[in-house]
Amino acid sequence: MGVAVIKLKNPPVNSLSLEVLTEFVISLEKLENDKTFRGVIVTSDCPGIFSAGLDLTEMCGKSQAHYAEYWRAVQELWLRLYLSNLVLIAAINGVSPAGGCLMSLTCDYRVLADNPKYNMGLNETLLGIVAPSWFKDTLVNTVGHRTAERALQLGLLFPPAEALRVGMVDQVVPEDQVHSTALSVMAQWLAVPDHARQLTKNLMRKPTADRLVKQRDADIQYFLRFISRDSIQKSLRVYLDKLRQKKG
Ligand SMILES: CCCCC/C=C\C/C=C\CCC/C=C/C(=O)SCCNC(=O)CCNC(=O)[C@H](O)C(C)(C)COP(=O)(O)OP(=O)(O)OC[C@H]1O[C@@H](n2cnc3c(N)ncnc32)[C@H](O)[C@@H]1OP(=O)(O)O
Repeated sequence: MGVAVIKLKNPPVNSLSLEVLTEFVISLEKLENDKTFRGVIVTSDCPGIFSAGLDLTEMCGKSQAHYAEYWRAVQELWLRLYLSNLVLIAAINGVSPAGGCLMSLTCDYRVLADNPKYNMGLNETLLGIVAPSWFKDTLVNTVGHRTAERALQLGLLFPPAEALRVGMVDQVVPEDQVHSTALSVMAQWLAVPDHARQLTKNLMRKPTADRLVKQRDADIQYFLRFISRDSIQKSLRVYLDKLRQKKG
């Protein structure tokens, strides 16, 4: 039925490095241009981890030029995913904090494996950073304003049952059924004529995407100012050190 599977593979935690973001955009563009494909299942090849989100090492201790290049790549992937003409279904087979959760929120439908460890949410505040307005918009458009307001301020990571309750995911299924469920949901979405579904998707999502498109450079400048602050760099270093020391 013209369905591709994009399996993220950037061990150990599928962090969204500049290289991963760039390759993801290229793969998506190829699929968009190949008319034999109508849908994509986005999933992970890293056991237990859908994606650890944006790569913290790309936002810490680097040059301004690097931050700018990285942020443009984050924007680009979000725009491509959010406005894709393809049906995108996230088969979430692991934990998905922050950017990992955002990636799934850009999809049209989310199936999450029923494993209490597989938390998801925008936990940026717990790192001492702030989810940008378009991350916030994506969450609001999925779960509504009040749930998003609370989740964003507290940096909540929802276990599967809670994620389902607040509407962050559409279905929670046993782990070994995530892929087959994504495939059967895909069949349902592909039963709708493409042009009508695509126009409707655009109607729902373009106003949100346009807010970023209209001020992409300003958004990059804003990010640069924010991420370069000494206090923010310090927060990121402390968080990364904590992650690294966890093992030791
Ligand atoms: C009004 C003002 C508005 C201003 C707004 C303007 C601009 C906005 C500015 C910034 C916005 C940034 C938005 C950020 C989005 C993000 O996505 S930040 C990333 C958030 N991610 C996380 O918090 C997840 C962190 N990771 C974990 O919790 C765990 O690693 C795990 C995913 C649960 C997996 O656990 P486990 O299997 O036990 O693996 P380890 O923890 O041992 O990790 C293995 C190695 O991987 C490294 N690592 C983990 N996560 C990341 C990451 N996101 N980036 C880079 N590296 C990561 C970890 O350090 C380990 O490394 P070593 O092997 O020790 O070297």
